[in-house]
Amino acid sequence: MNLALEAHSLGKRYKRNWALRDCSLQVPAGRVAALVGPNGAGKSTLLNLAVGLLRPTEGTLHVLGRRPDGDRDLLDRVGFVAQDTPLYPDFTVSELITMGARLNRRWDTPLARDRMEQIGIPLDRRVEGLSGGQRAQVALTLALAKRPELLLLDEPVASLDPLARREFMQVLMGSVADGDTTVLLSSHLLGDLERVCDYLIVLQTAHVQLLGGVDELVNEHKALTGPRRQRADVAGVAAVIRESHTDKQTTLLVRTNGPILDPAWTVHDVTLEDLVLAYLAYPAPGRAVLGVAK
Ligand SMILES: Nc1ncnc2c1ncn2[C@@H]1O[C@H](COP(=O)(O)OP(=O)(O)OP(=O)(O)O)[C@@H](O)[C@H]1O
Repeated sequence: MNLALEAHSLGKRYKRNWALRDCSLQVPAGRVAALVGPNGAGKSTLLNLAVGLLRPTEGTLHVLGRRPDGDRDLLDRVGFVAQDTPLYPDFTVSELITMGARLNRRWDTPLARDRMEQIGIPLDRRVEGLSGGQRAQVALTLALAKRPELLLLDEPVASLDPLARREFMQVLMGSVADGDTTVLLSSHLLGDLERVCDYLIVLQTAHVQLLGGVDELVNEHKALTGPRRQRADVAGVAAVIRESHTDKQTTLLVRTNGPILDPAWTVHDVTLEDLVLAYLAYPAPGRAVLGVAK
């Protein structure tokens, strides 16, 4: 499999605190991958490691088959928008586009100019005169104009209004539709991710909690409802990820390893959001909770 990003036992420590630990993951080329996790889980750390802004404390990381630290050829092929979308405040939008053209080998000036016009950002406006959302749009446009093989976006739509978010996600989908671009984007907006992402990485307290293709993961997990149960094994259930009870009823979100045929349980499909929320509440990574709890 062609991998855009591959980490083995990757770790990053700040003084005594591990921001990322024992992190092994792959992002296959051509995927649009969601990087999800609570505040402080290590998402920005992973993205900053991927562009060489941070060095690993332990383990290895390969981006487009190469180690990111200081590799300028590699950086030419990677687009990155950091969480705070840093841009030179004194530059006009037009000057930023010109700078992009001078600094990048594969630069698409018409794309940048057309997109600015489409979203109503004047080319002669200085960055310092733009709103937070407009700055985010400019940063995203510059990243797209780079025509990168790998696009890394750290919470790209957090400051956009709902319409702008939807439009940006559509543009993102359009620009990766040829399958030549891999996208890894972190976000807390699960509804947006569900529409565009086909690969999922859930980080929780510096560790990888869940990883895989969205369709496979969604198919593999089910919600079960049935009469309130004592702890018992259910054929077809590999792990219970989340459980809740009322006086009469038990609801489970489970990882399956076969069909669930027990007529005591009603089986429902889950959404990406159900899955992410269940795994974020799941115990520490690797500690599978098997069987049906009381
Ligand atoms: N420069 C730093 N010095 C010390 N600790 C840091 C530094 N940067 C991040 N951390 C710590 O590393 C951990 C991971 O932070 P990171 O920014 O990667 O999380 P995140 O998942 O991106 O969070 P958020 O969703 O809030 O943006 C946190 O505990 C954070 O406090």
